[in-house]
Amino acid sequence: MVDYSVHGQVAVLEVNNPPVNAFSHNVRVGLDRSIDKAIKDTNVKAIVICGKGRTFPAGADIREFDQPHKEPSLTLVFEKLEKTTKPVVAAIHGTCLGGGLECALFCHYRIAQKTARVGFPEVQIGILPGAAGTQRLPRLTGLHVAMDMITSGRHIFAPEALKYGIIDEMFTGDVINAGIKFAKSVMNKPLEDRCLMNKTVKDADQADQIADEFMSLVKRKYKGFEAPIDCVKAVKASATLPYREGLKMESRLMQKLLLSGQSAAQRYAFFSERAVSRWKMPGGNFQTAKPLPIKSTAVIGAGTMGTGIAVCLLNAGYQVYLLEQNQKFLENGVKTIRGIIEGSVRLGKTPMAVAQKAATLLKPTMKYEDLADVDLVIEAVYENLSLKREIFSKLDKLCKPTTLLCSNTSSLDIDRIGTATKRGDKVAGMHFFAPAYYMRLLENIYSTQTSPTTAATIMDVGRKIGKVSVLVKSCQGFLANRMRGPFAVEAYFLLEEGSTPQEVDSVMENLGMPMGPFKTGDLSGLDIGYKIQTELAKSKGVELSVDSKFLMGERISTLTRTMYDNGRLGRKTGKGWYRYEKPGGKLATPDEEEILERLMYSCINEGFKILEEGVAATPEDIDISWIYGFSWPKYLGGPMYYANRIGLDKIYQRICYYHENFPYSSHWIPSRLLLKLSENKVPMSQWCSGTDSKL
Ligand SMILES: CCCCCCCC/C=C\C/C=C/C(=O)SCCNC(=O)CCNC(=O)[C@H](O)C(C)(C)COP(=O)(O)OP(=O)(O)OC[C@H]1O[C@@H](n2cnc3c(N)ncnc32)[C@H](O)[C@@H]1OP(=O)(O)O
Repeated sequence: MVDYSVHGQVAVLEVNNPPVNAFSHNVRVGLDRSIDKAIKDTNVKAIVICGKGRTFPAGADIREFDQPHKEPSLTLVFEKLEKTTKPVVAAIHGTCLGGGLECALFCHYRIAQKTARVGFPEVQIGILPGAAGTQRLPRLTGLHVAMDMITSGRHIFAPEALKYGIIDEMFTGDVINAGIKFAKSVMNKPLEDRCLMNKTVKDADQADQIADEFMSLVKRKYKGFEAPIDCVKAVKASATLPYREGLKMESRLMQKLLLSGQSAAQRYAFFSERAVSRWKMPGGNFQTAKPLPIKSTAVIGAGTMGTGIAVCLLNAGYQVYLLEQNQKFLENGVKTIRGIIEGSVRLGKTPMAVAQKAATLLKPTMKYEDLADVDLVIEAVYENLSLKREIFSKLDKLCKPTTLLCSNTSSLDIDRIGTATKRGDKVAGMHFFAPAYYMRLLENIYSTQTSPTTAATIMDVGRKIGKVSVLVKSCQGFLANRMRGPFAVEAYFLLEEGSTPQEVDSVMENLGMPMGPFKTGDLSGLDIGYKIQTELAKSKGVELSVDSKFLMGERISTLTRTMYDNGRLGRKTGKGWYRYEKPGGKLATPDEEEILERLMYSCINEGFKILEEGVAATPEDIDISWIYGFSWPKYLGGPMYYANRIGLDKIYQRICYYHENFPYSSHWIPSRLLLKLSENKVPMSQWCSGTDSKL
């Protein structure tokens, strides 16, 4: 777990625990023994700590947080480093994160490869840097930088770390050689001044002011999350309390956070995000299918979605043909793309070099023939099946035989789009969420004809453009919108029964969603729901009228049509739900519990049906889709995780209750899978893909 070698007078301790050299129990034991050995060896005059393979240790082993803690603790091991009279050098490459950075902060010196990243991402899994990180980083950087890094969890590259004094030097080339060379250069220098516990925090006199500033920032920016608040408290203690007292405070807050439900949910989300990349579908999976190489791409449609998708592809270095049918739309699209990329450069989110390259990769065109040789086409025109089939048929005839043809449709059947071509195996859905350049979720959809190679390729493209991708089977609405359907419909019904948009929104916002369904509707545009409803009716051969309350025996809301007819389309027309006059309802206003249950339990029920039908392979696919597609708060772990927390039997009973009361809404027909799991009291660890997180 720790490889020990001596090079002249320098002992090298190389942590060897692939893939990320996490400090699991065995590593702590190994490091502890290696430190003792190096200290005892009178020939050794200096010590280098580094990581084998791709990285310096990337932190404590998160999987161990659910198990009883085993000694030695990280702090106990690290303290030996600071106490020794031999200089200790952390030679950093890859990602030096969390407990890894804490280890480096106990060393007397830190050097890093130029491309290395350092950071304290603990806040993202609902805890804080609990091996003295909150007390030691401020002693190096001052409170302001430490507060920023610890409350945001952001990683910084070596040049920025050098600027803040977190590292002493940057190097290029081999880690061990650089570590030994540096260790030799500091071999006989005094060490007192290199021990962080002896230092004071330079801006300690501004502790109150800085802590207040960050407290109000984190309360606003990370509303509902507990860890950022405790991070501020712990970092402030580095300036207001003696070192040992600060450590005690850090430890108390850490224990509290570790035991909180939020941290367990955030750790579940961490592993789920990785689990969804291990996709499977009939005939193949992430291990058996290999992605095809994709270099050039095309996006059809330069509207909001098309331009957003083009930005994602351009930023990742793909050539993009942007196709529109008329010159004005095309010019507007190009202007929008430039605007988004320039804005991102101004905010420091996109490096100038990437933006400059993107400009050369964009090829606006009005000719379909220009798309003949591209490797991947993503169609992003409006939701109309005949139009999409027409486009796919045209593309099929003119594109080279290997070109993959994908649709950004949010609801239309991929099988019916695929049958417009003679290459159904190369047709799939790539459903982006608005704004496409910002939202992290990419919902990839396979039809009955899509090949595993096509699925592997679009999952790979998703990864390369920085999305969290899930793979699901085609069905009405796919995973995300199908599950969101009952949520939206119930919200409308609640209004018809006397609730206000503000009441419904505030219940969901209190749960932790950044916006309730009506504010979200105003943002996305209320015409979308109307068009989906009309298309659905059309596909069933039904003409809806202004007061249609049923579609094929299923209750529908008249409000969708009312809003549309009145031009209340949301933010884009300046009026939507938030300038809507409350219709005079006769029913009593439902209480908050009913709002929450009707919105959440209806879509949780749909989630179980999605699992039952194999549309999504695992609950993690569903939870990750909600986290990254609908900004579901990570600290609740996703709706399926949330359901498990509440208890499947309670959820099942309430679903039965609503089914009895609302027999015309098929989304209340209880899922058979939910019944089976709740009846048999099956723990979630047995119906998820198997994160080790406590479930
Ligand atoms: C009462 C109990 C008392 C307990 C006392 C505990 C005291 C704790 C003391 C100290 C606090 C210190 C806390 C920490 O250090 S928390 C961990 C901080 N570090 C992180 O959060 C880093 C998380 N990892 C990442 O961000 C990335 O993995 C990466 C940037 C390091 C590498 O990214 P990439 O190359 O994209 O690889 P993957 O993300 O796919 O990861 C590969 C593989 O490795 C698993 N993994 C990654 N990090 C960890 C980890 N820290 N612990 C365990 N496993 C980790 C990851 O899950 C992947 O595996 P897979 O899920 O099987 O695919």
